[in-house]
Amino acid sequence: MYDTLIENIGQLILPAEGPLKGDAMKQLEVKENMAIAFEDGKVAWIGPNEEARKLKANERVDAMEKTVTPGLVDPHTHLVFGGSRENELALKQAGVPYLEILQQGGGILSTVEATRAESETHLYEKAKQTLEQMAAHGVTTLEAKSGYGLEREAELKQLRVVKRLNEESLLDLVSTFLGPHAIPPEYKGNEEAFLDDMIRLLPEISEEGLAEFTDIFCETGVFTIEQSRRFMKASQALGFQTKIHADEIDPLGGTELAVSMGAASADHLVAASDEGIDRLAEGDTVAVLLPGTTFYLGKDYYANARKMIDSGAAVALATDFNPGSCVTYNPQMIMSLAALKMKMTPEEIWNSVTVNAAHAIGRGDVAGCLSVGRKADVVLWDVPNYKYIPYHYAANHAKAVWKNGRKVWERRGARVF
Ligand SMILES: O=C(O)CC1=NCN=C1
Ligand SMILES: [Zn+2]
Repeated sequence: MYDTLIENIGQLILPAEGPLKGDAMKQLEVKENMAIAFEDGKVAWIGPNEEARKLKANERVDAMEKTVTPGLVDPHTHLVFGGSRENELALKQAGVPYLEILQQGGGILSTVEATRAESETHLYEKAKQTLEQMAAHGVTTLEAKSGYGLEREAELKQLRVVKRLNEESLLDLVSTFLGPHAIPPEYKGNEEAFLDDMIRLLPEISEEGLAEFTDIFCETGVFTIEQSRRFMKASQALGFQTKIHADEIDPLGGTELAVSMGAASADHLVAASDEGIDRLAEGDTVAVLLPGTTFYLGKDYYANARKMIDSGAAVALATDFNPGSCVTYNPQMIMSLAALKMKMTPEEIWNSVTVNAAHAIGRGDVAGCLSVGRKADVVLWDVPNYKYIPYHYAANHAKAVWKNGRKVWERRGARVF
């Protein structure tokens, strides 16, 4: 007797084990007229729909010929923060560059002020509501960064919120320490001393189990290549895996640095050089692309996903959900931007929001794929096929979402008739 049986599935999407690089990203197993069963939180059976009729289950779900996929993985979010930055929209509309807003003490630094002032409980309650929205959009595993504290207590506060959310919610969260996210006003002109202070936090963060990854914003006016290298080396020496916000706005060469350091991922890469893209193909660093940020900042040049995939890199997609440069937690919108602005195919897109996204946060063995024995992290979409979501943008197509076999979201129809 299975716990749950989803039958009459029009298309069941089964990404291959990854990480998928280059041409392998073009492959996507799509099985028609299928069924899938869960037991004790795991996938227990996958088979043709006509065989499902003979099976017994406590809960039978009629997929009504719609599409079923693995739960989405969001490998790059700034989930925990205080305040909001809608007041910056007018500056952006007036064409004030992102880095200029930051230099003026706004941007990240205004979120830092709000986050330092917010209690851990309020940060938790706010992030909890966001988590519920993410699940409602099909996300079952996600990464969550600190980076709005820029000093010991506030950084630990954010990381403790992520740890508590991971322990208390049904979703799986992966924690990243992004202490070097910006230079706080009190360290202006004294970046090296600030970086020393952030490095000094690493042993405590490791001992308290507050993060698996570290991350640094390698960008003009923030941290240089050499400072990023120093921080990544110190992180790896203490057993952290590393990530880097690289080549988001200026081509500093963060992509090349990420590959040379064996980083788990290099994120943004809008300004990645041809050399950097070639290096991605050689290494295991996953290129995490964030087209929502490019869209939101009003840029007309997106990361060159086509060249990255065609050169043999492993590409993943993420929302970059944050209060200033990408205020969305809807990965489905990111899938549409990947299609419309980066010319990624539906097969590449689905691999980028499942298996490759899972590998970018060290969860390739437990998230992003569906097979017997794996977690029953599953989404039933109200769409006829896997190509439909990138095509129909800005909506939420999730009809039901299961995490470890437990239903965490079910869309109730509107009452307009
Ligand atoms: O602006 C923010 O709050 C998030 C961000 N960090 C680096 N790029 C964007
Ligand atoms: Zn980011």
